[in-house]
Amino acid sequence: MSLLSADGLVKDFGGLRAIDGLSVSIDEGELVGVMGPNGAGKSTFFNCVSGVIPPDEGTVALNGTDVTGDPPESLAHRGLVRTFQDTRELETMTVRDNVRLAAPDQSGERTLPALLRTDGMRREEAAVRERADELIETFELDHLADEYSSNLSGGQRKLLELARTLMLDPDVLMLDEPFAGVNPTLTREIADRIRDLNADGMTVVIIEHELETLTELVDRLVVLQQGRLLVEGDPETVLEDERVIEAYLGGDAE
Ligand SMILES: Nc1ncnc2c1ncn2[C@@H]1O[C@H](COP(=O)(O)OP(=O)(O)OP(=O)(O)O)[C@@H](O)[C@H]1O
Repeated sequence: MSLLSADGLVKDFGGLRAIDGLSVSIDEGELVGVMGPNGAGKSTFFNCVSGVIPPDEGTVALNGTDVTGDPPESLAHRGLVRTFQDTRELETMTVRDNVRLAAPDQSGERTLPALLRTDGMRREEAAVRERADELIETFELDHLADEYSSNLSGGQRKLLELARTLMLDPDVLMLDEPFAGVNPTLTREIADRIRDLNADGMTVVIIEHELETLTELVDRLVVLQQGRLLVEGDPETVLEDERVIEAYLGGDAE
């Protein structure tokens, strides 16, 4: 049984059909790349699967449960989280606070005055601090932990976004253009971290325009065109497929 499956998804924006009967299935532990020319429907597919927008037709199942149209917070509880093309960290906070704050809030008790906190709450807060520090170290952001996020480069923000996402301890991680605007050194670093997460058992789905990095990284490529599945398979075969070459030459791919 697949871990994540989208079946017959359709999404219209006014008269435009952004997703047109798209079915994609992802197995546990897979590292899958989603590619396609501009406007092919990649982000809309991610948005429908991750609950950002509901599909007009079709279903999304996670671990065999129908989660179609469920909001992102509910999907995060079930183990599916995604990042966005534009990073969402709070610029007026330090890197460390940004990572800590990404932890799922346990019934809002963090807003209670210190004297009212129970031992359990204190332990939980300590665990959040520890996990945040671990992730900051793993992502080699330690030297920037007390910097405001606004001082980070584009690539460092992507690393911060990944660290924040991992505070939610996902089983399925959906990454929307994790290498966009990132220099080659940080691109390699982010790719290595993604590889490590997948080696530890996390299922990862990545939209990316930077095809060289993507094809080196993933086990399987899914190519979309005009809201439909064009081709899927192992990266080498897919990239040599005439239909894919034509889609990219015909479209205005980056
Ligand atoms: N909120 C929206 N309202 C109207 N049209 C939209 C909306 N979101 C996407 N579209 C349109 O749907 C189509 C698919 O867009 P989508 O962003 O999913 O493609 P994409 O493959 O992610 O493209 P890109 O590579 O440029 O990010 C495009 O024609 C786009 O203009």
